[in-house]
Amino acid sequence: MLVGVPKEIKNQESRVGLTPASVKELVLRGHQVLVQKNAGAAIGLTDSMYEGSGASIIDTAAEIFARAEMIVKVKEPQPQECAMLREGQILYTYLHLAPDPEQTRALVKSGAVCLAYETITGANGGLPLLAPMSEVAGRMSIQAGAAHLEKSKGGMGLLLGGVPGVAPGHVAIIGAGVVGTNALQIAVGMGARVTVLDKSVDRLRQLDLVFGNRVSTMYSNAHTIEEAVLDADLVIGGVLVPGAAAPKLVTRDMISRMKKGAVVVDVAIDQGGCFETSHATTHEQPTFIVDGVVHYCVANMPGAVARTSTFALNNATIAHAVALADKGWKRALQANPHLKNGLNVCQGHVTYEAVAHGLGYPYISADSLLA
Ligand SMILES: NC(=O)C1=CN([C@@H]2O[C@H](COP(=O)(O)OP(=O)(O)OC[C@H]3O[C@@H](n4cnc5c(N)ncnc54)[C@H](O)[C@@H]3O)[C@@H](O)[C@H]2O)C=CC1
Ligand SMILES: CC(=O)C(=O)O
Ligand SMILES: [Mg+2]
Repeated sequence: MLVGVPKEIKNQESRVGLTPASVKELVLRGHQVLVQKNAGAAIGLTDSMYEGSGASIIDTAAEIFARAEMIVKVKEPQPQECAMLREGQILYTYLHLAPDPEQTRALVKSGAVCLAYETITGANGGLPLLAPMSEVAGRMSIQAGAAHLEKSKGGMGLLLGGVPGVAPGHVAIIGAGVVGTNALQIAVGMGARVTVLDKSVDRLRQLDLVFGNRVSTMYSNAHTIEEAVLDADLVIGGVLVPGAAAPKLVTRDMISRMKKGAVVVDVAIDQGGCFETSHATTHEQPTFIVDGVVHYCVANMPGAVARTSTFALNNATIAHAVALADKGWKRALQANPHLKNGLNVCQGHVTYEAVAHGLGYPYISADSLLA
């Protein structure tokens, strides 16, 4: 198969869809890979490294989109990229369609076969192609939160871990999945007081076993969320209902009653966000203030540590990329129900139920297109 890797064009996004090592995996199996000039240069993955792995370097994204049978990316295609997709072409990347009607419309119109990393499931449960970036974003969320508690960044002027004789800050983490657990690890490591909330008591039970009395676990409902948020100096939003828009768990009213100079980090912003006051921001301008509360809502947090993130992402994406290239999309999806769960839009149809229902499209099952 002819596989194409364009350079990412989202704001401050230096990750790249395939590393030179991943290119080599495909080339060794007889596939051809086109990589856009300087696609990995910002993170030290030079064109000559890609050539050494057997890729051809191509000047423009337009040529890659025109020639490749499968496009491998990181972030959701931007409008000019959607316009270059064509009927039957495979797009393998993060999509986050539920909060994004414009992108969904463009992908439906393209006729392309669009697989979303974030809805591909794993044999042992979970979302293994989302997990590595959730690990990165969860860890970063505490770094970002701690930095924005500083006075110069709009925060209340609080050192998260405190010092001897002065109490540490209180971090409330909503959602105890991959983001939440990684945030928890760093917050505990920094010496903060931590409360974690989830709807899954099993998940809270596991965390209680690991972290013991270094964290407080709470069953998540409107009452406990309000209690935790109003007492917190830093709130991390890390909830997910797979494929669907995030539930708005923290209301505008709660935000207005939080401590002035507190910080919220809405990691779930790529699915629309779980704070009513959130809107997506960029690494260039990561925050805004509502009612004295600093909001950090960057939708591609791992892009800031693009080198670590690219390698971590490739570890999770390469096996399915190889299967898609070896077998073509129909046979690859027929052979693997977990990969099939990644199909969000296909040949003009919305094939992911939560996206179809959320955005008002008829839902067409992947199976009906694979028959
Ligand atoms: N902004 C960014 O750069 C990034 C954003 N993300 C996003 O972070 C979000 C979380 O991802 P993961 O941790 O991997 O998901 P996950 O599936 O591992 O965890 C989500 C957790 O939310 C819990 N949850 C669902 N509804 C809840 C409620 N009402 N109250 C409390 N908890 C609830 C679930 O029980 C689950 O434990 C996703 O939207 C993901 O796309 C991930 C990576 C980067
Ligand atoms: C998951 C995601 O949105 C990201 O890595 O940017
Ligand atoms: Mg988007």
